Formats: sequence, structure tokens, C-alpha cells
Amino acid sequence: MAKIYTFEEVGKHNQKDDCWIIIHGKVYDVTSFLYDHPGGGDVFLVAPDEKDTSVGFDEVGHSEAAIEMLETYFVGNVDGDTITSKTVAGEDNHAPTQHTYAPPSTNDNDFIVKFLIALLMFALPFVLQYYYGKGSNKSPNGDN
Ligand code: HEM
Repeated sequence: MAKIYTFEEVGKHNQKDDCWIIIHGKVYDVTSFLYDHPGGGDVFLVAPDEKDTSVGFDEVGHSEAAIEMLETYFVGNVDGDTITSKTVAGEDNHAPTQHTYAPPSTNDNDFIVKFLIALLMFALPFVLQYYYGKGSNKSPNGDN
């Protein structure tokens, strides 16, 4: 059975030669991956109370291959009741004591861009009809 660690214990592993992180309740020893991670080693070298990197991991939109790689570094589970991370936003398997994490505003921007594209696609036929329709109303004899 997988070992269960407290959040505090995971936080003690925050050196370049001994580095653990938490992603969705699981603990990963990423020491050997620090210098190979395409996203850099800094994302792992966080303060003890930032060890739950679930939000950061998800936001990157890691590939299937990256998600499969996780198992390579798995060392155990974290006791959800001990998590006091400020990066956990409303995950019900954890009991965060503070919720200071704010989702980045890029999500809002994405929505606005998508909305404008949808609006443009909706309006385009009308605009084209307006311009080309005007032209075709002219008499073929040109005496209009
Ligand atoms: C053991 C945990 C992790 C593994 C195995 C992993 C693996 C990978 C892999 C394979 C890539 C290349 C792109 C892809 O295949 O998706 C990648 C990119 C990246 N990762 Fe991770 N990652 C881990 C954790 C994290 C965490 C916790 C963060 C941030 C909090 C992070 C941030 C990034 C960033 C910023 C990139 C670069 C994306 C780009 O340049 O397009 N990763 N990671």
C-alpha cells in the first residue's frame, strides 16, 4: 500500500538534491527530474506551503506523455487533512486553511476572444449580404 505523508513532511523536501511535490493528492519525488523538466526546475523548488502544484500542473495543459511520466516519480499519497496550501482552490479532498489563490486573468481574456470570434462569424454573412446584395440590386443594364 502506498505511503501517506503529511503536508508538512512533503514541505521538508524542498532542496535541489531532495525535492518533492504534490499533484492531486499524490506525492512525487522529482529530484531526478529537476534539470530535465521542459518547464524548468523552478516550478518544483517552491516554498513548503506551496508544495501542492496541482493548479500549476493543470494550467500548463500537460500532454498524455507528461501525465504518464508522473507515475515514475510517485512516492505516496498526502494526508488531505494536513494540506494548508495557498494554491489549492476549492478541491474537496483537501482542507485548505486559506484560499488566496486567484485564477489568472487569461481565462477571462480567452472568453472575450472566443466571444468576439463567435460574434464575427455570426455577423459575417449579414455584412457580406449587405455589401454584395447592394451590388446585385443594380439593373443589369446599368441604368439604375
Ligand atoms: C512530476 C511532475 C511533472 C512532470 C512529469 C512534467 C512533465 C512535463 C513535460 C513532459 C513537459 C513537456 C510538454 C508536455 O509534454 O506536456 C512539461 C512542460 C512544462 N511543464 Fe511540466 N511536468 C511536471 C510538473 C509541472 C509543474 C508542477 C508545473 C508548474 C507548476 C509544470 C510546468 C510546466 C511548464 C511551464 C512547461 C513548459 C510548457 C511549454 O513550454 O509549452 N510542470 N512538463
